[in-house]
Amino acid sequence: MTLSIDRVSISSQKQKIVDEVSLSVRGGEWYALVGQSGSGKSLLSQAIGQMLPANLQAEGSILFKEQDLLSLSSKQMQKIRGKKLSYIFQDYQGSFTPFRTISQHFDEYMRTHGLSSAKTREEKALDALESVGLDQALYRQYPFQLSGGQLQRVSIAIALLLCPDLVIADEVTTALDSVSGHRILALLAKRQKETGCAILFITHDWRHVRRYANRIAVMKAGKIVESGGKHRILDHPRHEYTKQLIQAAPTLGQGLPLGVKKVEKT
Ligand SMILES: Nc1ncnc2c1ncn2[C@@H]1O[C@H](COP(=O)(O)OP(=O)(O)OP(=O)(O)O)[C@@H](O)[C@H]1O
Repeated sequence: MTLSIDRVSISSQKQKIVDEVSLSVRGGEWYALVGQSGSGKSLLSQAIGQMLPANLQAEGSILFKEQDLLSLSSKQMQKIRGKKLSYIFQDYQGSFTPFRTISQHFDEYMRTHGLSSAKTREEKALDALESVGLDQALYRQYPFQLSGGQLQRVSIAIALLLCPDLVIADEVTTALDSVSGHRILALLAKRQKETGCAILFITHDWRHVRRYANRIAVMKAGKIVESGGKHRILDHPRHEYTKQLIQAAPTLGQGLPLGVKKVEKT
């Protein structure tokens, strides 16, 4: 097992936001976490890398390759984050510093993780750009010179650069148009095959779940209401909330969200 989350709760001073959630991600699988907005998916994923906002506390256990991440110091966690466990975010713009070139982003990432030879760092970065279908000419450019899709490709290249065991992908297609979004996921799937990493994939889009996930967990109001293999969940959902979500996905279920009337074509 790559990741075992066991009875993890996340709370602020005022309230419990994530309530005793358990799930496990196996080596090399694509695990989708779906559910209503505000159900706690992003916070749960942030807790894995000790990236929660300072006002929130996590308790329970998060075993990653047999190490309890919640018990690590921030220095120990820094060594794991980026190297064995990496993130790709929806807000790819925010992942880049505007006045640093793409090469400087790659370079800093690798220096942080101890690759001391400048030549090796450059070779690795250029290979990584190629692996995500980008022209090596982009290496010397600034983030603003790249399109959203290109930047998200660079994010994937960086996230997978050091062959992590787990990649956490949080709504990575939301800021892209639908064609670019599909291309990005096809690319992520290709890179997953090549590197063998597991992916924890947070999404609202059931089309992506159907196409890529192996297993699914459905979250509602801070709890997992149902989890299981993709086909079991999609074809035989047990929980009323899962049924509603699938029904509400126009390309998967038969109809529109409950209470939404069909518009007749004129
Ligand atoms: N720093 C914080 N302090 C207090 N509450 C917070 C904080 N950050 C997020 N929340 C609340 O926690 C809840 C869960 O947020 P989270 O971002 O994990 O939801 P989500 O399921 O990822 O939603 P979405 O699908 O819209 O991204 C939300 O109600 C959010 O407002």
